[in-house]
Amino acid sequence: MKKNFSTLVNKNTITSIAIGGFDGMHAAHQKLFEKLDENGAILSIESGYANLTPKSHRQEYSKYPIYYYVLDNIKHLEGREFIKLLKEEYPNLKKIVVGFDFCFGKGRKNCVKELDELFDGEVEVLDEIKLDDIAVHSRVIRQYLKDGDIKTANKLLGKEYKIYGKHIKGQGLGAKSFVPTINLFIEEFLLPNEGVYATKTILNEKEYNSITFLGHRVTTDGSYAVETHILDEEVKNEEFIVQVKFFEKLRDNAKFDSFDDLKKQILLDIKKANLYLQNL
Ligand SMILES: Cc1cc2nc3c(=O)[nH]c(=O)nc-3n(C[C@H](O)[C@H](O)[C@H](O)COP(=O)(O)O)c2cc1C
Ligand SMILES: Nc1ncnc2c1ncn2[C@@H]1O[C@H](COP(=O)(O)OP(=O)(O)O)[C@@H](O)[C@H]1O
Repeated sequence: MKKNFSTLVNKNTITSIAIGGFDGMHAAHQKLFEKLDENGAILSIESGYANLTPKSHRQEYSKYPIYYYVLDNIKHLEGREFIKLLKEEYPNLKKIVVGFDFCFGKGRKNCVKELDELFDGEVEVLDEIKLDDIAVHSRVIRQYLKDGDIKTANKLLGKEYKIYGKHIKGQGLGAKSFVPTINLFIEEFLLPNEGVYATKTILNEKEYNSITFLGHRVTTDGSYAVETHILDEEVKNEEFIVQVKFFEKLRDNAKFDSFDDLKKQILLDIKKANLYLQNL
């Protein structure tokens, strides 16, 4: 995980900023960052809803330092006061980059026109960025993930959707009756819908092809689980923090009449995942 280094960068050196929520650090956000100069910074306004790239993971996706502001602490400011705050915080600020739908100040009364009027430097506003006619927004990406359409979500993200989890103890059934899995406890990250996915799993900075099941284990104890099986290799995971990148949904969750039937299906899933990941 890349450490947040904004605390190491003196705000006096910052000459350009991009402002927004930036959950996902998706393809449109990256287009905004391209407009920053070498002394650029990202101002991330925390609304508390981020679940694609929770705050502690956002720095991983940009070389620019990220400064966080809690929305509840600034939303009472009138537009003019918000701009004043920016000028005080970043005394050498010359340029602000935002997207077409950026609004600010109490009641979100001010948008790009007012930004241009109130800020005495350069304001660059990007038109709505679309990919294959789909507008790139974090809410749109969340919906594709909830629908299990990983391919489209990844296209809009500009990278594979990745979650971080904590390795926890499973039912102890996997290695005995099915295949060995790393059971994960996920906090903060949005999970794609229930089913089986072709994934890559990062353990101790090494990336392995893997298959991941998310959902209620309707065939066994019925509880909700996130489990990853590493393909092709026997690994003894000693890592507490595990990263999983999603590539493709292979099938929906299902209830099987016997453990044997589930095991047969899991072996088929593994073949499919291998084929998919080897042909990337
Ligand atoms: C590739 C894969 C697919 C799975 N598919 C299903 C499924 O469709 N339905 C289900 O009830 N459980 C499914 N499971 C979960 C198994 O029930 C689970 O791995 C087993 O209960 C072992 O759990 P444990 O690791 O906690 O011991 C799947 C697991 C894997 C690895
Ligand atoms: N598809 C897009 N095209 C252009 N600008 C965008 C787009 N999505 C977000 N932005 C801009 O990026 C910044 C962060 O926006 P944010 O509201 O966090 O994104 P999202 O719409 O994905 O939730 C804002 O300045 C916003 O106007």
